[in-house]
Amino acid sequence: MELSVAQWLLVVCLVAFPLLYEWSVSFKYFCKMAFYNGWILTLAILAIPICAVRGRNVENMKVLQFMLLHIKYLYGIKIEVRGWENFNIKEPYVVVSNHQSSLDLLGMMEILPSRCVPIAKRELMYAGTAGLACWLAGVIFINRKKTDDAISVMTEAADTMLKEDVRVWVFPEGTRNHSGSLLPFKRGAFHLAVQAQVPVIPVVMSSYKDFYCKKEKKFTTGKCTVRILPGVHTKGLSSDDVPELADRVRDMMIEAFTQISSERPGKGPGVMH
Ligand SMILES: CCCCCCCCCCCCCCCC(=O)SCCNC(=O)CCNC(=O)[C@H](O)C(C)(C)COP(=O)(O)OP(=O)(O)OC[C@H]1O[C@@H](n2cnc3c(N)ncnc32)[C@H](O)[C@@H]1OP(=O)(O)O
Ligand SMILES: CCCCCCCC/C=C\CCCCCCCC(=O)OC[C@@H](O)COP(=O)(O)O
Repeated sequence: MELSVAQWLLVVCLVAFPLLYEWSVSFKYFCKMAFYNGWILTLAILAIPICAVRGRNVENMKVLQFMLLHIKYLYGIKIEVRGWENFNIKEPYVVVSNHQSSLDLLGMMEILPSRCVPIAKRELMYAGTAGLACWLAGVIFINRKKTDDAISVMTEAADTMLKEDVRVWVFPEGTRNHSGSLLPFKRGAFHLAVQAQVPVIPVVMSSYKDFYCKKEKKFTTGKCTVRILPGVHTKGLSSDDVPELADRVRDMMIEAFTQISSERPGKGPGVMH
């Protein structure tokens, strides 16, 4: 049987792809990241009609959570959660967590409390199907380049939290950070908690450096510990107390990050890129 050029090309690709995938760490990294983004965009196509039935509604966050929970199995990432009891608060609260990479979505979905929406950069709204799914789930979008606009969106969020019994999840570093520690915190999350007079609950995800490193283009299977810390109360605090509150929470989170990232001998938080 004669093979056409196209068939030969197909055979070469089918042989070359798995070989490259196994031999080249960076090829594997690119494939895994491309699949991660592509799979989320595809899942969003399924999520959109389900969410659209309810319209823009924070309850739709459950749909996204349910659809994303299996991804950790696809990637062989074990997630251990500690401190569940700290989420046992009926009133609304502000969750603040460290932000290493878009993989944080996995840890977030593992523990996302009910009626809890993340604050995200406005650019995510334009990320195709994922952006639309986020909008339908009530994700709060802010324009980081326009501080005044971002502040007014967050002030409105303080009102919504109380009126509609909504929790908010903020990445107070304001951007992804692979440095092996935590960046200085933006103050918005803490103003939000003080304005609404609700607790701040810090969540810390351990360093991914054992299994994921953007600079080295490494992405293997691995384990991540997520720790939910005790809530920090804000009753009676005013905006003058925000800098101290933000510093105190950041110190707690750095301590927890260092501890959970260095639990196995010889595995300190190190520097991740
Ligand atoms: C199945 C399908 C699935 C599909 C797919 C699903 C995915 C479903 C999950 C999505 C998950 C997304 C995850 C995204 C993750 C990110 O997008 S991270 C990026 C966005 N997040 C953030 O930026 C964090 C929040 N940012 C802030 O809080 C910042 O403070 C602000 C509000 C943007 C302002 O930024 P800034 O001007 O750079 O910084 P900052 O120094 O904090 O503030 C300036 C001044 O304003 C004051 N200020 C700040 N906020 C306030 C306030 N609210 N009131 C009064 N004063 C304030 C500050 O105190 C400061 O004044 P001083 O203290 O210096 O006098
Ligand atoms: C037709 C348009 C196609 C657009 C394709 C866009 C591909 C995006 C695909 C899937 C979206 C996955 C959603 C992951 C959510 C994680 C959010 C995230 O990690 O955002 C980064 C942000 O925190 C900080 O950004 P910077 O570090 O400041 O930068």
